[in-house]
Amino acid sequence: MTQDELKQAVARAAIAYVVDGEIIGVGTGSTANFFIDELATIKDRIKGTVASSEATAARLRGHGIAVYDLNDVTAIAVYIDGADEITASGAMIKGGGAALTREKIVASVSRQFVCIADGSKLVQTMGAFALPVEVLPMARAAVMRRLAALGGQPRLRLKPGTEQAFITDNGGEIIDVAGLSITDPVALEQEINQIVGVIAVGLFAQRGADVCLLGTSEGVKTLTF
Ligand SMILES: O=C[C@H](O)[C@H](O)[C@H](O)COP(=O)(O)O
Repeated sequence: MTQDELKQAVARAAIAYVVDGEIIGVGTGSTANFFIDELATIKDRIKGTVASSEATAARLRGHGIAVYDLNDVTAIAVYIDGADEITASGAMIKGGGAALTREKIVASVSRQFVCIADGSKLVQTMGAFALPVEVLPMARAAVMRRLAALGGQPRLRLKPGTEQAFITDNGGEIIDVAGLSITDPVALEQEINQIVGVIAVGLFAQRGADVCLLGTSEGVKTLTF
């Protein structure tokens, strides 16, 4: 199976976690896009969605699926999203698609977090994927010095094909930190959260996944945490 076929398989399997009549939190990225396309086939069963990015909101609306502002919603039954890396205990690196802050917010108010990922995302120790950190632009250099002091190699994410900083949906910039071996994800998440100027770090460990649907050549494996 190709990686896209594995992503499609987990996206389809995630439909079983959608709660009828409820609001569904929807993630961002290529795997989440497959999920959105699957969700469209049962859109009449749900009340609507909360999106974790402008791109996701546009794709949902393109399918005629209602998208609510988080401020108008009191509960989200389940949040379904991909990951860049996930461990056997459900901690994740996210933010390869720059949506980490809104993803974290929507996940934090959701009753259940279902991660959908192809098998290549399961790792023993996170950090081979550079850790995304969203920052306020004026704090960029100061935060980069602090991240370097933690042992990483921070690099400002650029708009593809340019020398200009990539700007997120929130007006922030992304620093990708390579070279970290993340042995204590909860402690590192707390430490980076405390750096002034950081909007959010793409470590989802304090609130990790509850379930991971992992696409493998033997089928979709369900990991629960
Ligand atoms: O900001 C993006 C998100 O955290 C994505 O969920 C993550 O990057 C995984 O994306 P993909 O499903 O495209 O591998």
